[in-house]
Amino acid sequence: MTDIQASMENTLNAVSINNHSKQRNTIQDGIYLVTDPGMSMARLGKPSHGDDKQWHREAIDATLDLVKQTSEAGIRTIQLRWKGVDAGYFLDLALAAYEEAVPGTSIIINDRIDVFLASRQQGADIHGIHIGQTDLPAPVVRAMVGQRPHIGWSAASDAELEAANAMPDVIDAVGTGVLRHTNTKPNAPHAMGFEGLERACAISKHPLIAIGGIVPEDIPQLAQIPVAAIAMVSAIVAAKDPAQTAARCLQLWHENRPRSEPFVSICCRLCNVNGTIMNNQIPRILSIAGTDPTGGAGLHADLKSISAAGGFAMGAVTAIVAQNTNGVTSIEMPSDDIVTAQLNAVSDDVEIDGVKIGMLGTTDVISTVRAWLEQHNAPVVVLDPVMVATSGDRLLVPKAEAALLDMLHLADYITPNIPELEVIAGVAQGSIDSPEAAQSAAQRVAQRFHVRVVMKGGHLSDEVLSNAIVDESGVIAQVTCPRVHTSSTHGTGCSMSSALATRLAAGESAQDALSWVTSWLYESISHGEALHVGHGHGPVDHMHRLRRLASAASNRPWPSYRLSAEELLSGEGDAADSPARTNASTSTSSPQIGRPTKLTRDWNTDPLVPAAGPWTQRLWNASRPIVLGTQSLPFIQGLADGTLQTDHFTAYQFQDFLYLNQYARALACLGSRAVDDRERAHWTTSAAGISQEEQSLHRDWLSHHDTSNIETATSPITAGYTDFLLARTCGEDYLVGAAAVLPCFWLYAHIGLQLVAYNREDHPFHRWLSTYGDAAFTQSTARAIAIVEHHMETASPELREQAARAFMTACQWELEFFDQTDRD
Ligand SMILES: Nc1ncnc2c1ncn2[C@@H]1O[C@H](COP(=O)(O)OP(=O)(O)O)[C@@H](O)[C@H]1O
Ligand SMILES: Cc1ncc(COP(=O)(O)O)c(N)n1
Ligand SMILES: [Mg+2]
Repeated sequence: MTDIQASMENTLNAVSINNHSKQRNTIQDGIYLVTDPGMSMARLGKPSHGDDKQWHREAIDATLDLVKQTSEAGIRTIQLRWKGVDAGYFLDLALAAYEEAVPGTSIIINDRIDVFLASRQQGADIHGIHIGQTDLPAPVVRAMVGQRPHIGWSAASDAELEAANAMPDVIDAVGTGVLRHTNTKPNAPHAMGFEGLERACAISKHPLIAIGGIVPEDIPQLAQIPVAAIAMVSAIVAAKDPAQTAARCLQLWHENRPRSEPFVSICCRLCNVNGTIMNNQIPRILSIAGTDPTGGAGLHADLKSISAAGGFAMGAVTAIVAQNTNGVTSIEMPSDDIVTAQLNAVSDDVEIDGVKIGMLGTTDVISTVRAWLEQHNAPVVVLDPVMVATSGDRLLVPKAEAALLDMLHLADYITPNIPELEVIAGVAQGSIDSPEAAQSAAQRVAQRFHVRVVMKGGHLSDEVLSNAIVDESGVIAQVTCPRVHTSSTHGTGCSMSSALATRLAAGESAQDALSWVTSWLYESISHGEALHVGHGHGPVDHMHRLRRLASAASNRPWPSYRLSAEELLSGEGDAADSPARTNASTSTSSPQIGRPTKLTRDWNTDPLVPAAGPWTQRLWNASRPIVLGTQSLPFIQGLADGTLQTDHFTAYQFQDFLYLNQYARALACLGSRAVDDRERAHWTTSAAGISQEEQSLHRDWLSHHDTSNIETATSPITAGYTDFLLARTCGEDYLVGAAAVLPCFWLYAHIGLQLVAYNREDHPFHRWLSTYGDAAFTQSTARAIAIVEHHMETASPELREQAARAFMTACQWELEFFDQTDRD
């Protein structure tokens, strides 16, 4: 820091409020109003009596009135600009404007750092200052005002924008323009137009405020350009009704600005409909269906499925059904009037993007729903021709079958199960017994009813279940999934049809929608039993994927960070862990919040490569919940039973390849710091082994599989894990580094040895699983465990705790690493 900066900072620290805070004032998006009492003065004209003071007072009053009215109209950022005026007048204006504006309005002072500092000294929390190219240099201003105030800087040319980029810590926003030539600034730069603004956005690393000759009619186009705010001067200040004009400008901004990115991208990320939700609109889906008080089927399942698929769920009841997982006990049908009134209540008020129709029950309800459907053109209609429940109970009176068939053509898609397909196709019960037979029946139905038929394989017996969409010309989309051996299939048809309606309404293609729904339902069915709901055909866990993704996206500290030193390292160091602790920690550290998944085979949480003594046994005991969570991951279970999608495994391979590059560096770094020759040899040999052998397996896999659909850049999880390892191995005590790299040996070997048990000649990942039993890797793991044990013995309690934390954190990274590619 220069002397001048230092001395200014010292003097001004006393007067700048909150400048100790590192947090910067940010700019609020939207319309940014620039007021100028000089304009009022010109308009008012110098009073004939020549009273200068009075003239300034009137201009201040007019400006304050403007500040009050426009902030009440919703303007959130107001800049006070008053060129060439004496400091006293400007200070009066700033203090009064701060009082007059609606609380929360950001007041920004143009040019005058003296006025800015003086008003803050007087207790006005002025938001920031805006300076031009010929004002004091921005770094000097930053030194004068301290860390917190917002600094805006004018930059028009490419060179000026680049200069702003070079001051990332000094400047918070850049004012750029002019859009058009303007009279408010006589020496304004050359008009840059919309293209110029677009170009400026591409160059600038700062939020941009567009300024210069902007009128309300420009806002729709400007809102499409990624500027943070639009500065308006005369268009509002000189308007007949500034408040009304301000409100109109804000309305134009909100109507035309694409929905704020974070919200939409979070929704899209969770539901993986990125790029397919049209116009950033969450699809509004209406389910018209019967109820299930146990929440597994009907309307209740639809609401969950629509939500899980990324839509906003609405529902109209067509039948009140007393049912549970054992069957239906009673059904009451609502009057036609109340069915119609429910449907109208929705369509009178809400724009509907998609409709799912489920149980209709009787001819009366069918004709009521049909009449409504004929009058309301929903973009997507999926009709599930519900006839008989999974429990075997009839949900459609036999004489209503004809009426149901008579309305199929009103749907875009129908989703019959195999027995329903037989009824619709008019073939004998039990005659459709293969996917091929189902497809040809579906095609005939499509031709007869002019509707796309979703052919569902749940009722067939193939181990690999096939779902397809068939139109008049044949199969247009197809996807397979492994059959889950479970009785938890209550409501699968309802769930499928409503999720499908949602994905189609979001704009997905038939193929993409069918793929998403099938894999989501597969995960939901796989985890249905773990819900422990009912004693018959249990429901599916609709929210499983959403909970898993929410947990992966959570920014809450990992549970392992909350463990005390005692919890990390206490205990006898024997293999038996307290069950109470395992359960308690599992509920939060495992990605499936709630009960851990029931594993398809008995997976062991005792280490298959044994601990080398009491210290490493304690480390393992502390990490047991993470071991259990890792073993339960859909990725690991899918790798075991071969159901993992090849694309997901390939994406994992890519990340693993990138990971190993850095992991080898971490091991080499640890080697360079080992005092003991054999330890050094161990780490460096492992590093060399990775570079030479392991990665060639990855290369081999990647060269034989399609990588066009997968992400090939380093993922945040891969980067986070490797940065963590490099920081521990290069920058912390040797033991901490060794404990950090240990889970990649130990937890990986433990999981790998259990995966080997699933290997068979025809396993889809046969070659890969064969590598997991590798004796050399098991030996090398045992050696790494022994090194950590040896150094734990002699370490201080503080160092042991640090090492245990590094170990636990790396275990959690292992879990996240396995989980990362199985997400859509
Ligand atoms: N055992 C299962 N394993 C995997 N997926 C299944 C299973 N049972 C049903 N599904 C999924 O649920 C969908 C609907 O199930 P299905 O039994 O065919 O219809 P419904 O529930 O209407 O009788 C199937 O297309 C399939 O995607
Ligand atoms: C109200 C209602 N609608 C539909 C079903 C069909 O259930 P599934 O999806 O298991 O065939 C159901 N059991 N209850
Ligand atoms: Mg069923």
